Amino acid sequence: MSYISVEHLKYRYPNTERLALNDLNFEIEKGEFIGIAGENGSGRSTLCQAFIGLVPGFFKGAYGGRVLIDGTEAGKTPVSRMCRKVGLVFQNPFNQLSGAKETVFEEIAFGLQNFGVPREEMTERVNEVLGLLDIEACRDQNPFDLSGGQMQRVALAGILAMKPDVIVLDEPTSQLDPAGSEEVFAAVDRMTEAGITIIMVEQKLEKLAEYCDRILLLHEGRQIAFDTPERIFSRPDLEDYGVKPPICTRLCRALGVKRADGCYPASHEEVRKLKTQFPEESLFQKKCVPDGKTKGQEACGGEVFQIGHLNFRYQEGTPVLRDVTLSLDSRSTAIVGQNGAGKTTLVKLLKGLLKPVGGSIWYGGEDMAGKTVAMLAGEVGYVFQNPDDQIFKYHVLDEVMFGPLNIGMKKEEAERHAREALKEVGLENLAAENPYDLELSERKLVAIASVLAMDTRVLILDEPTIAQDWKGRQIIGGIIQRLEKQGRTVVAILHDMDFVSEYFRRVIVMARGQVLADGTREAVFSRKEVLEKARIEEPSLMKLCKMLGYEKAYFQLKEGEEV
Ligand SMILES: Nc1ncnc2c1ncn2[C@@H]1O[C@H](COP(=O)(O)OP(=O)(O)OP(=O)(O)O)[C@@H](O)[C@H]1O
Repeated sequence: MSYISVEHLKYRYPNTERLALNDLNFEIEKGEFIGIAGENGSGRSTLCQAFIGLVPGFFKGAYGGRVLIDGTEAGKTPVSRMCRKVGLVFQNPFNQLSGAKETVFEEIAFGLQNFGVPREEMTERVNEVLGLLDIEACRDQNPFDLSGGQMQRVALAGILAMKPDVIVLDEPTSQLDPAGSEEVFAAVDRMTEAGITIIMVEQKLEKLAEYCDRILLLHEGRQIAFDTPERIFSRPDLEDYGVKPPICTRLCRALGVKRADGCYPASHEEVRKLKTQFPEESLFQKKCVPDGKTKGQEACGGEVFQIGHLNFRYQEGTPVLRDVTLSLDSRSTAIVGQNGAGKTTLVKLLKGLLKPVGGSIWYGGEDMAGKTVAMLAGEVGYVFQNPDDQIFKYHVLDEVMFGPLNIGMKKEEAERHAREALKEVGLENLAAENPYDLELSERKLVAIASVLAMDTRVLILDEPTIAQDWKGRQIIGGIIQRLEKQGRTVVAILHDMDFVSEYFRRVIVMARGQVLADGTREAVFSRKEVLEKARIEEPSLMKLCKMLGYEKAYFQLKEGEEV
């Protein structure tokens, strides 16, 4: 019998009609690295909860079939016992933190303390994961004073320190800088060598393909396939299930480059092996939007923000922003860079939620020092990194209407704006729902809609693509393009370089509280030393083309029939 076996697993949440999991059947061997792919709502997070028994133990509802882990039946074993065997890293790291501990060190040690691990061993294990996830510097900080990415690392560290036999990770790298994300994949992959089984939900399909043994493809709670990454991503019907193959698979499909078994490559390594099959650059160019001449270096629409010698710190002696000088106009602008670089801090200053310690910020020709958050509310919209920091109403429509009402719109007008915004993010059918009953991806879209409904001149999006599938990313990309066309200013913080290269005209790179680079995607992504310092990477297509020896930089693939 296999180490993990899932037999006829069915599950329905209380007070719902649809099966969230519908007759799943598969087996996993000890030490395998399994990826789970599917669109939002396909059952991925529910399945993660079923491995540890939270489904049905905590959520209740109707449950059938069984999940056996090394002979223990997850659905019938108390979660307190299951968690000795299975560690679950939640989708939203905020939900993972205990709230009972005042330092990062104590937070990571919390689980080990509960297991009664001796003090010396506990300290050793905590130090080990602090190093592994590069958060030693945060050791004495309060977990709730961390940046989003640092918090995600702490949540992950708490589970890795417990060394369970099975680690289930629900989008564990969504808020990590690209280098950090790579480190997490490599670290959990190393754990499989010690016989630890890894099950990971991820939107980064290229990384899944690189590291996973097999991928489980879910759609509407049903199991569509459980197979190797190449076979899954070569399926002609993949997009019918709301999943877009990774860029390297799409590139190979567009150029008709196949492996000996007839599948398209799914990882950069595979592409490298088939390098000789790729066409010359002149032929390849037919498949790509030509490089280079992206309009955008020049400023446009006049200055919106003028930031001069800006300094900020939360605590005496720990500078967070250091002498930042920038101006922002109506070009769509992505701010990228390492976790903890000060990106969120910078945009909170632009929104007026924080006040500079030194230097100045001018908005629309006026010094912001004299403005309150209320005065700026109708001008500058800000979507928080964690939607749960923003949402507070019990109905989606009320939540989205709150902003418009707050800036003085009449009820009918506010409702019209709110419904239009909900339609734009694809949630018009959820207007009467309680936002807390929605998935994280939907809550993020509610938060975006509630700011869109205010029709502000500036829209600041803090990591808008967190938890979004391909469809969600397209919706958000479309909003960015629409606002830019209308001459609005969109500023977004992002860790997804493919999304950045597809939708943003200007890229600002930050590291350690400073701006390292500022320019078009071509200019910024060609500066290797900047990418390294800021722990970011080139967009996938650009990296692939370089590997294939093409001279120019390409950022977008024209898809369709093969060459
Ligand atoms: N409320 C706070 N109190 C003390 N320090 C804080 C607080 N919020 C953030 N910090 C620290 O300020 C630094 C910058 O954090 P910020 O959230 O601006 O980074 P970021 O670039 O947005 O990171 P990420 O990519 O991880 O979201 C980090 O070192 C963080 O630990």
